Amino acid sequence: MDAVSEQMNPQLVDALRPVEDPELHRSIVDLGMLRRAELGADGTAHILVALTVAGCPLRNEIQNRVSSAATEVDGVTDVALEFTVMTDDEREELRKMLHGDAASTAGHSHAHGHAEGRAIPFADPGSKTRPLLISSGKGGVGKSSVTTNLAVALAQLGHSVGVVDADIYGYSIPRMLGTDRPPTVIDQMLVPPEKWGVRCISMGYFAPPGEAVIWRGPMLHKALEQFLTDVYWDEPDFLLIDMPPGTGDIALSLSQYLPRGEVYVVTTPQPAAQKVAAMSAAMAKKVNLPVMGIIENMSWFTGDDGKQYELFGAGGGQELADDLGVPLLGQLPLVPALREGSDAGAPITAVDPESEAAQAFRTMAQTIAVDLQPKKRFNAELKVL
Ligand SMILES: Nc1ncnc2c1ncn2[C@@H]1O[C@H](COP(=O)(O)OP(=O)(O)OP(=O)(O)O)[C@@H](O)[C@H]1O
Repeated sequence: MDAVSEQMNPQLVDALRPVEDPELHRSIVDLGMLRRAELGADGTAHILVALTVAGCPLRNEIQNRVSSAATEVDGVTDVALEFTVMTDDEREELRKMLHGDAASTAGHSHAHGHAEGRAIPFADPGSKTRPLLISSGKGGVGKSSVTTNLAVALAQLGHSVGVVDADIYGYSIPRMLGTDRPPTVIDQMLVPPEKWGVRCISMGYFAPPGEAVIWRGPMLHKALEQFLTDVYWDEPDFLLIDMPPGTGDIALSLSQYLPRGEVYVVTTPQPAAQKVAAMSAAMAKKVNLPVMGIIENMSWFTGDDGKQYELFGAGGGQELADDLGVPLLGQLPLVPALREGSDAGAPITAVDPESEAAQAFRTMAQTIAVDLQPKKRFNAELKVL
């Protein structure tokens, strides 16, 4: 879908080709967004860009990117940039180009497909995405904070990262990440908002503000399935799932949708919490997903005197890890800045990368990305000749 016509100024088009749509991460030329690029005799570049949707929240960003790229071209003294909006047909074309046709993937791949929709891409054995299911036995242990900061830490290591906020009873990821803007909808394809290099989709975007939503079982499963199929994730390296607290049948659905999922259990250090967390590990086992590691949160508080106070006891994370025969990936301190950052949409990993907590998140991200990388399966039929 390259809408570059012959009347376009080739130098301008070349200069604008590297300009990417900030949400779709593709060249605006390849996306068919560049509609006119002419250079007037007076040195004015006349540019027309078609936005994907009316009221595009990133219009200013696109304007800045296009203007500064056009200004670089020899002979351009001024840029006259205008916007139009794609038609429904053009949006449909764009969606097909980026996301394929639902009918073409429904129900006939190894992936979990269903009659009327598209197959879940992450269930495909060829998918490069590692789904990381972040779970905890009960609420309030910091599961969402860990999901958010771990996602940012993975992005800082250069990985492409998405987060699915499946914690329908306490969807907090948009607030913690600072992605309050709802997804852009292009012909029923949801383009997730992005911040700190992390894309995010949440039940929170679809719940009326201030109203508690009662999610009935089937609705919940449908919503979750749509988060995996109708969202333009663009094959991220990691897809983190903030699981609802407790055990429950969401885990069962997710294990079907994400058969290659890896479970990471967040716990606090006291033995009672560890018992509850062990239940979520038992659930993972029941649905055949491997627990890959334990993350201990709120392990200690460092006082003004420099001493570490173990407010919630000690050793719970290590004990659980030993019981399950998996590594304790890290221990996170209790720090007010972590909570403040979460409340303000400024994750500590992003805004204070040298802090003790941020460093711990970075180490965990590295361990997950490198040491816990799934091993390539040995195929006995392959022989080296
Ligand atoms: N290490 C920490 N230091 C300070 N505050 C923390 C820490 N971890 C989490 N918190 C705070 O504790 C509260 C609960 O954390 P969070 O929402 O991440 O937990 P959760 O397990 O996801 O809970 P829920 O399931 O209820 O959403 C939040 O206010 C968060 O900012």
